[in-house]
Amino acid sequence: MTNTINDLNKILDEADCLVDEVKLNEALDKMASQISADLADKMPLVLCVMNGGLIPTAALIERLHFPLELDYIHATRYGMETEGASLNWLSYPQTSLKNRHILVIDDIFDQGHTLQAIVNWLEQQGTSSVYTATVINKLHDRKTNMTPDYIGTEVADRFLFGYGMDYKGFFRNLKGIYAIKGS
Ligand SMILES: O=P(O)(O)OC[C@H]1O[C@H](OP(=O)(O)OP(=O)(O)O)[C@H](O)[C@@H]1O
Ligand SMILES: Nc1nc2[nH]cnc2c(=O)[nH]1
Repeated sequence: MTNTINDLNKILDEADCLVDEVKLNEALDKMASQISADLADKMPLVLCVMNGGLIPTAALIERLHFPLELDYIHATRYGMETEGASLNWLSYPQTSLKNRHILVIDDIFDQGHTLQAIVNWLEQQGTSSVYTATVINKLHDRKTNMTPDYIGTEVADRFLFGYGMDYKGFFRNLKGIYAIKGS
């Protein structure tokens, strides 16, 4: 069903803001200093996981004051749905990955299948090391067997949107993290 602007405005009006812009910026500053401590001398290749990783990647790399390269990977589980199935690989990085230190940035670590599959693939490409960063870790016990190296903040097990995450394709541009009413 197509959403009207009124439907979308109602979703946002009724949503709970779980992490505001101030708290997000604090979390991003902390992540950036941890990443800098580990990667400042490694000329890393930063890989943005599209689409959700777009805003977190921009926010993090502007806080990293050392030489890095930027590329992206597009792998998606959820499409326009709110429940995920298998991973679709839509685009691979064009930069050579061999002997590179990689930093993968995404918006959310939910069950972890997306990041786990990306890390598994990167490790088969002759990379020197693979680090992972997500702004949000959703709290529940349905995780894969990995944890991101850098996590911004932990959030309750609800359907989230904002700061890269979408509700039916919308709201990725919001400067906070919101949860849908009743989720
Ligand atoms: O930890 P998981 O349970 O695997 O979920 C996390 C993934 O889900 C979202 O992507 P989605 O597939 O919805 O695509 P999008 O980035 O285009 O929104 C999000 O950006 C992560 O990549
Ligand atoms: N928009 C959105 N995408 C997700 N991908 C995995 N979990 C979520 C979520 O809570 N919200």
